[in-house]
Amino acid sequence: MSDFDVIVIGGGPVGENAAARTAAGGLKTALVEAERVGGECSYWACMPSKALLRPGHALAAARRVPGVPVGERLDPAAVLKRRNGFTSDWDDSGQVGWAEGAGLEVVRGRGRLVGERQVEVDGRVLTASRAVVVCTGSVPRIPKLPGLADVSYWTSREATSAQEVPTSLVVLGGGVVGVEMAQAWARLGSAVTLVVSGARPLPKFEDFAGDLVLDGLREDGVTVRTGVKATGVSTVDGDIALALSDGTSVAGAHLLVATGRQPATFDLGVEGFGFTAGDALPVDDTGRVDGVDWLYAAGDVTGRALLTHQGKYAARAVGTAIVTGATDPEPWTAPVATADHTAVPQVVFTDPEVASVGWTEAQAREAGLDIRVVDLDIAVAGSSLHADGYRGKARMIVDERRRTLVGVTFAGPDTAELVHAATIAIVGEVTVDRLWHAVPAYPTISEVWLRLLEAYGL
Ligand SMILES: Cc1cc2nc3c(=O)[nH]c(=O)nc-3n(C[C@H](O)[C@H](O)[C@H](O)COP(=O)(O)OP(=O)(O)OC[C@H]3O[C@@H](n4cnc5c(N)ncnc54)[C@H](O)[C@@H]3O)c2cc1C
Ligand SMILES: NC(=O)c1ccc[n+]([C@@H]2O[C@H](COP(=O)([O-])OP(=O)(O)OC[C@H]3O[C@@H](n4cnc5c(N)ncnc54)[C@H](O)[C@@H]3O)[C@@H](O)[C@H]2O)c1
Repeated sequence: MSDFDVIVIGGGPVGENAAARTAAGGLKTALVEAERVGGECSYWACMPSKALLRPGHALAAARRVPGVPVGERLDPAAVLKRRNGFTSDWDDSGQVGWAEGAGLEVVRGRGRLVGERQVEVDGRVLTASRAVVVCTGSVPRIPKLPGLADVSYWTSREATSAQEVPTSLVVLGGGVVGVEMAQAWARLGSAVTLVVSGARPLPKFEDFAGDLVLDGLREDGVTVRTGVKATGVSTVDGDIALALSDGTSVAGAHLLVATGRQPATFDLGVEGFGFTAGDALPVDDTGRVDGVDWLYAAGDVTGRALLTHQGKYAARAVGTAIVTGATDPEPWTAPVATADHTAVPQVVFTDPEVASVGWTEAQAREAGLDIRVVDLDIAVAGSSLHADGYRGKARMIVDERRRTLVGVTFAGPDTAELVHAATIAIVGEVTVDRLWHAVPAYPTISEVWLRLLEAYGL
């Protein structure tokens, strides 16, 4: 007799969703969590980072509209207090209560795969009759830099949970974590230097988006060093100094290493099933791990899309696949995460925001599609009403054969909410000819859709 039908290892947003889905399907489900139920996202990633960014954006937005009385600067104590509220002061009892209310048995401890359908948690072996689901997330990827191990550097955990504004901060890495945290702390009063190896930050996005974010960071007083690599780390007069490939160096009271993340498959027993610790678990679109019919995985640990919403989508597919026993379902059905391949939305919550879905121009060309790229400044009545001097850009990529969209990027203040329309257009495979009839309300920033279609030639 097994202890459970389903054991989920990792109680982040993805594990919570997979477990809630199997429990709702009538399966006895355990949720094994080593630290806090709610995972990285709730305590050291999405929630606290956005709570740190939002007040600075509100202040900047108010400054762009004459007649709104605004103060000179943010009140850091109030901002940090509000951020602490969003993490429940790093107390997960609320989320444990939610999990128990959803019918889950929360098991505290580190889970490890020790045999077929067997998970050891702190010396106790639990068995699952149906499936084990790995949702252990990811951990920071730390580069091998001489001297780095000898200093007390920050990762995203310290950058999102610090209780004081650092006097100065060096940020290594111009990905999403790097730009968001550079701007958040700069707007809270820190002297921030961002070190980026390419010509601009956000290399995974369209170039114009990285350029606009670069301008935004510089306007906030962030020193951005582009085109340089870090070569070593040392301590100078109590500060941490980063030596750079052009022979110069930068220093700050703290160093944030934001150079990417890697799947949390260490000390998990994956080697016993033919996988390598530190590598992603390879899964099919139902989340089933390659070659192991009772083992599933979802979220960051699969390396598919390191985003909370996409991980939760995969978790809903996994949960449905386990409950229904679907093994080879059709694409675009509930047990399949089909959208992972073509329609992943993401928002970079800087000011200006970057909101994108689907493929970049480079990705679409690499896929061999016959595409047409439509570029526009966001300059409609809605944007000029929204803010004086509004600056933004939009790109729409059309698959010329099917006359459907395969990628859209918006960059500009408050463009985040525009992206879901683009996601629906891509997932729904709506042709540009039909999209023409989706009339944007006047005067909203969404009117840029009309201008994009006109520029396409409709
Ligand atoms: C600074 C930052 C900001 C971000 N902002 C956003 C954002 O705004 N929007 C967005 O979509 N994404 C954002 N992300 C990405 C997002 O945080 C991740 O995609 C998301 O947390 C992945 O969820 P997950 O459940 O797969 O993993 P996690 O949230 O990492 O949760 C995994 C859980 O598994 C537990 N665990 C690990 N190993 C074991 C084990 N052996 N036994 C038991 N438990 C274990 C961990 O303790 C953890 O609680 C951000 C990331 C960072 C770093
Ligand atoms: N708003 C959001 O949705 C949000 C926010 C934060 C993080 N995330 C997700 O979390 C994941 C991790 O974010 P991240 O910013 O850590 O990773 P990332 O992969 O987005 O960026 C890491 C950056 O570091 C650079 N880099 C790598 N090694 C380097 C080195 N030795 N020196 C200098 N630069 C180096 C890379 O070129 C890259 O630009 C991302 O996939 C992202 O999607 C999402």
